[in-house]
Amino acid sequence: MSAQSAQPDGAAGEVAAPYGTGPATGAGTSKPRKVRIHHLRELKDRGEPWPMLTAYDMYTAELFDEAGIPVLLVGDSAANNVFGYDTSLPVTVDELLPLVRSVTRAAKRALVVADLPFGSYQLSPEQALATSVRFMKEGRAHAVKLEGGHRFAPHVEALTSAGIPVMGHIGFTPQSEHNLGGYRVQGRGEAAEKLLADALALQEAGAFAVVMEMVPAEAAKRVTHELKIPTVGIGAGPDCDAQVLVWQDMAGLRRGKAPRFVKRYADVAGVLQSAATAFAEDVRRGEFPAPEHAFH
Ligand SMILES: Nc1nc(=O)c2c([nH]1)NC[C@@H]1CN(c3ccc(C(=O)N[C@@H](CCC(=O)O)C(=O)O)cc3)CN21
Ligand SMILES: CC(C)C(=O)C(=O)O
Ligand SMILES: [Mg+2]
Repeated sequence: MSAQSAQPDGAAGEVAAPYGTGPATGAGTSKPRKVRIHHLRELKDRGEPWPMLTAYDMYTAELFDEAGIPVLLVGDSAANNVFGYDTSLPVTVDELLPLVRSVTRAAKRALVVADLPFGSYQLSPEQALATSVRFMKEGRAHAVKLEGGHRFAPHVEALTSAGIPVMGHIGFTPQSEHNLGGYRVQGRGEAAEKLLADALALQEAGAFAVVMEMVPAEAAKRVTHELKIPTVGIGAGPDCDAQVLVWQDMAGLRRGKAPRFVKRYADVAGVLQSAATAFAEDVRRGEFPAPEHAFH
């Protein structure tokens, strides 16, 4: 994954083309080439793994976009990582919509996926469509994501028929944590067959990709092999077509014990903590503001 990380801007000011789908936007124009769902399928066919990160605001969206992350997910995990709820269940469409809007405003190339929150799509395909239309229209999302397997095939079909690209999500689905008995690996043993059947049903219904969360690497490998559409793993081993992490886990903003599937690439918590501490000390010592920070 790291081997193919893209440099956003070449010396010529041209946007690099990490998705390898023909020439980048011609020299002379600075309009970035947008990631499309067929690019992701092409990466799968070429065996090139691609990264996905969550983003919930403008600055992170801009930075991750420039870092060459082709897909940004405005996760319902904003519940935990923005709003401070203890599970992802309480977050609402009205809370998530402004986050989606700020991410789509800031990302120039990335495909932005809006995660449908608990209760906003399960009732019926009609409800799923009404909610997704809000994320597309008001949030300017490019796609939506929902949790669940074959039982949600009608929902996925309703959305794709309406022109809305859908990403599925199977394995451990946090919105069902009370039903699944907590944060537990799914798809062990017999359940591997159900995982595959769910993935195939989502593909058949028109999903353009499927997230697999906390499933055995062997099961994820098999599903990835059987599907034509890309699989996106989180705690699903190295053989998925793509890998996703929550950005505060990836960058070390969230403290405390991280799930096993997390790799921490920075200590953002430490950086912010020491910046705030240094600022506080400066103010208390009367060293900020200095003459150059004041107007006369
Ligand atoms: N910051 C953050 N990262 C996530 O990956 C994430 C969220 N929030 N919020 C929504 C869901 C919840 N997820 C979670 C949360 C916790 C574990 C966890 O504690 N896993 C442990 C126990 C696994 C086990 O017992 O089998 C682990 O070590 O992986 C896993 C997934 C994934 N999502
Ligand atoms: C972890 C990813 C896949 C997610 O659904 C979220 O962040 O809400
Ligand atoms: Mg989610």
